[in-house]
Amino acid sequence: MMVGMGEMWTKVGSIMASLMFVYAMFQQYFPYQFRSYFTKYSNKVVGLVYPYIQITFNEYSGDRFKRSEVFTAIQTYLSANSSERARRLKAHDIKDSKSLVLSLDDNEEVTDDFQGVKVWWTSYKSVPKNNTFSWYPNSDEKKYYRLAFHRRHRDLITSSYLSHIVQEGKGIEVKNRQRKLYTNGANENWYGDKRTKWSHVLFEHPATFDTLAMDPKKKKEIINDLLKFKNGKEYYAKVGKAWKRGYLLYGPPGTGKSTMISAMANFLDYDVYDLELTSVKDNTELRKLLIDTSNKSIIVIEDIDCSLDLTGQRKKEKEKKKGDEEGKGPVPKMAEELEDTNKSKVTLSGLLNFIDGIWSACGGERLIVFTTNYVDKLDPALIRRGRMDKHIELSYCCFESFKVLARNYLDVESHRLFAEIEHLLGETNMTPADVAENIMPKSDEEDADMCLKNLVAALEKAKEDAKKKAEEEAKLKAEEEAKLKAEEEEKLKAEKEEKVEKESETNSVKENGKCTCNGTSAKEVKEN
Ligand SMILES: Nc1ncnc2c1ncn2[C@@H]1O[C@H](COP(=O)(O)OP(=O)(O)OP(=O)(O)O)[C@@H](O)[C@H]1O
Ligand SMILES: [Mg+2]
Repeated sequence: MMVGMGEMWTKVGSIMASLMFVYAMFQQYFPYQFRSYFTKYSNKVVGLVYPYIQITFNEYSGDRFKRSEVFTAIQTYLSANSSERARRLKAHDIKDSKSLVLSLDDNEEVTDDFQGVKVWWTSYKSVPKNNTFSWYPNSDEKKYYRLAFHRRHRDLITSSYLSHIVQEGKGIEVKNRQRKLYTNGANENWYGDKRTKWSHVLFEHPATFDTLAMDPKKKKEIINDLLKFKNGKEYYAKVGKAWKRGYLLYGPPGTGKSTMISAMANFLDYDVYDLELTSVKDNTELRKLLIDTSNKSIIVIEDIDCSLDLTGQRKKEKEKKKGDEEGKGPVPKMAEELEDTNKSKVTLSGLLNFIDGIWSACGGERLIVFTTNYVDKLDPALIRRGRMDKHIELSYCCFESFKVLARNYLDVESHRLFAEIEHLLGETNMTPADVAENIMPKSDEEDADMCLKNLVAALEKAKEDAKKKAEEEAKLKAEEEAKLKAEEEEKLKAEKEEKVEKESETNSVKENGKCTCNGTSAKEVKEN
């Protein structure tokens, strides 16, 4: 028996080897044109006897920019339904690594039943022939799923099964959804999937509107605005506007602009795309990044005034630099050129197009948020309504904001020091970040009383500092003015003296003239 088995395996092995040899010969020596004919007709012949139909679902289909949604839905569906049957799986961790998601490994097949009909799903990965050897996954590899079923079930599969899968898959996606924080620019030395420039981590910022310190009236207004936007699909369609909204957050550093973005994302349950403009190569790449963002997302560009030269100043600066470096030889020039190629070529018009060009309407439900410390520096075209629909100023801590912080950090609703703090906050400018830092207990021994005292001391110091600074500034200003005045007086004096000098000069000339005149007349008289 054992011998029989051994013999059989040897036979199978040799048959396989010969088949592979024939196939390799066929691939190598059969001319390409004949090969495609051959494949076509052999498929036809096989079709006569092989009763199964196959459908392929590519991850990126043809000339599309975006990952296929159907592919994603199938992937989710199969992950949820097939992990008990498949033998080779891939594991991904989700949420705090508490649970794992299993999905089909490459070239693994599973079966599925739908209304008593059996279908086969196989996952494939095709790597294009590449002569260069690389340790890293090939960026051009194509993933796809193939569905096979008997041809007598064609109608059932194409009409109901496929839509059933997509629906189920999307349902599971919504259930498992974890918000993500995406960023561009991290991919420069990254050898993974280069189709998308975004890379992500899970979004886990805990800020909410409850913990955000700001005037409650303003806060309510923003919340209402967000709600109206989120539920406004029909409205936007009715008025013929792309379903997106722009927010401009401005204010001094440490007033909660970034915190507010996190609060918005948590409130709306959206993903966050943190766009680093300086590492976007050009306008085309910017557009690609935009198309690659998902619906229900917030696209953030922080410190918009710093990330791009939006006023054309850079050009002037460069020209100046060029003038300075004339004659310095080829080395600095080359360095400069290299720097130039590394610089972003995104222009203002590219950015404007990004925000409200035709492409911005692909997909919907997107918020675009800009933050800046200097709103006056921005180009008016960039922040006009329609692009940045809502301008929100985040400012120094007021008493209302302080109360929120006191509640968050110390669990205190009222305290005897509150009145004093209110008074002090009215007189000094302190950012919420500074207030928060001051009232945060630094050790287990510090209680609310001590923390609030710290704040009072800090506020008094800030007030004192501000007073000193104001005095110094006033002094400097006075000195400057006195200097200017002195200069003016000096100038006036000099002018006066000059005038006097000139006058005396002209007088003397006049007198001389008189002499000449007299002389002439004398002469004339003489001649006469
Ligand atoms: N309004 C606020 N409510 C609650 N916490 C705040 C607020 N403003 C600032 N903070 C605290 O201060 C820290 C800094 O705030 P944040 O990063 O939001 O400032 P920012 O306005 O984005 O500053 P920058 O302009 O420098 O980016 C945050 O970690 C947060 O804890
Ligand atoms: Mg910030």
